[in-house]
Amino acid sequence: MSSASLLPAPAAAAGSLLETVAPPGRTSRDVPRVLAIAGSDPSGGAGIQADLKSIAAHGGYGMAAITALTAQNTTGVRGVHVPPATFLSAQLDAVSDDIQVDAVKIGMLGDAHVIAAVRGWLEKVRPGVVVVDPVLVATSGDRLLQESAEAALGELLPLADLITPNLPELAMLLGEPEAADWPAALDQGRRLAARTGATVLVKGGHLNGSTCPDALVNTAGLLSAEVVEFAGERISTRNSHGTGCSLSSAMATAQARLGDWEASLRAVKPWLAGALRTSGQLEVGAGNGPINHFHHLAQSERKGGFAELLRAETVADLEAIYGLGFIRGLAEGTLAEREFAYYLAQDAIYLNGYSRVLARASALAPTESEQLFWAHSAQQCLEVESELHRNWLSTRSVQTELGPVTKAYVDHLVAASAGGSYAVLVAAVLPCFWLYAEVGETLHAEYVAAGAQAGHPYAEWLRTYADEEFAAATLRAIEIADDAGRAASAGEREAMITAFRQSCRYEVEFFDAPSRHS
Ligand SMILES: Nc1ncnc2c1ncn2[C@@H]1O[C@H](COP(=O)(O)OP(=O)(O)OP(=O)(O)O)[C@@H](O)[C@H]1O
Ligand SMILES: Cc1ncc(CO)c(N)n1
Repeated sequence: MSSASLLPAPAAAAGSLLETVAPPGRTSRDVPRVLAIAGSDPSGGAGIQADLKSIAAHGGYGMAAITALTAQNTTGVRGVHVPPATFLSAQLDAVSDDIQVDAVKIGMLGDAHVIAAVRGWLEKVRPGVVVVDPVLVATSGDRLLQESAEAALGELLPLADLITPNLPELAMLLGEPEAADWPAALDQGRRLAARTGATVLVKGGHLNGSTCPDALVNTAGLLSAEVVEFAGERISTRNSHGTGCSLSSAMATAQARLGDWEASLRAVKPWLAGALRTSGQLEVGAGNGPINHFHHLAQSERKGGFAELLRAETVADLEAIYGLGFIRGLAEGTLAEREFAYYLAQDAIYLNGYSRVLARASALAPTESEQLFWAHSAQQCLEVESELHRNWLSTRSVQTELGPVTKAYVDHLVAASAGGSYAVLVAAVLPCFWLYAEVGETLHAEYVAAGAQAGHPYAEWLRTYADEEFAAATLRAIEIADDAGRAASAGEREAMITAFRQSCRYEVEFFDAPSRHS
């Protein structure tokens, strides 16, 4: 007996433990095992090749059972070869006899025999997550499913958890004309969801206009509402080859990890937008080129790339800040004096703690220039704090005790400063520069655009809010975080993003605290 066989098999033991504790139908694995059942696109932009890239881009372990071979590139499909369906069954059984499949994505099926083989396998194996992308024609207009197999495809749909048709596919599955606008598409989504019992991802890629919305539709109460819409900008690009394949695989992978379709689409849609936006960098083909599946990896390696990644993290929080009653009241001059005074007093307390944390960043800084920057910023904080006391707080009656949000935010920063990672500390302190500068500039611009009314009770505050020196310091802080992010290991970069995101949340809470705690 070899010594190896005496050892326990730790990987297998850990795997089976996870499998027994995972809730039924929900796998929630760190690295979900995702099987794509689809056709091959040798040019790499669509089909199984796009599926594997998309699964990997979302941290899944990708597997591929090939239904059909195509000869295609970015300009069109030249030929399709569908091997015997029995061989597809052999591929599927080889996978499921050996490997626990956490999610399945089904794409091009080719003909009715293939559909029957997939159906038989699904009924036998019952994977926890099944996403069906009902592929009928390629972006180039070439057929990828025989017309005679359309009815069989319709019958496969009740086995899906999520169906991801584009607008022509949605219409065809219902036997209706293509929806002329978004509300009509959502109605069709409702009908398909009701008919199949599945959740339908209605995709706005084929709409005209400057937006590109998507929506999740479920008529059985599985979502937070029957129709949950996800707004999106339309990106101007010809590179849409394989968008649908990539989206459906990404959704299967995200769902296996998150167990929540809405959270999955919330995570996947910005990734897809980034993949479309940076698709031109790939320079693949003369037609409709592929999307850039790994844009988020390359991005953190070039100058400015990590900062862009962080900026994407701020979008939702900035939106939340602009929607707050406190901010609206400050901008419009209707804010209660009590809330404003509470905000100022908490800001003074916060700045004192923040200054100490910045001093720690100075102590950890790898270069003299960064050391000086943080030391100067720490001093500035103390100057602003005493200015707040001298000019704003001395004439007001204010609560001076530490509020709950101020405490939580400062505690989070102190924890980051105690962790010992300069990069993580820099990421944690950045939102206070970045979001504050952004909100200050926006509110000041709004105030000026509205005629800078002299009687505005917060006019002086709004004028000092958009400070040019602070804007310049913010740019330097962003640059330092970008450099630190590029130099960091992947794990440290993740910790930076987490610390940054948490501070962003506290920035939102900080602006909301006066209306809740004053
Ligand atoms: N120009 C665009 N800008 C932003 N998002 C887009 C754009 N085009 C498509 N999308 C998004 O891509 C996804 C796929 O949508 P689409 O309706 O194009 O699917 P599809 O036609 O199945 O894709 P494929 O091009 O692979 O056939 C959706 O999330 C959609 O919102
Ligand atoms: C193999 C394959 N599957 C799906 C599509 C749809 O984009 C395509 N063009 N090729």
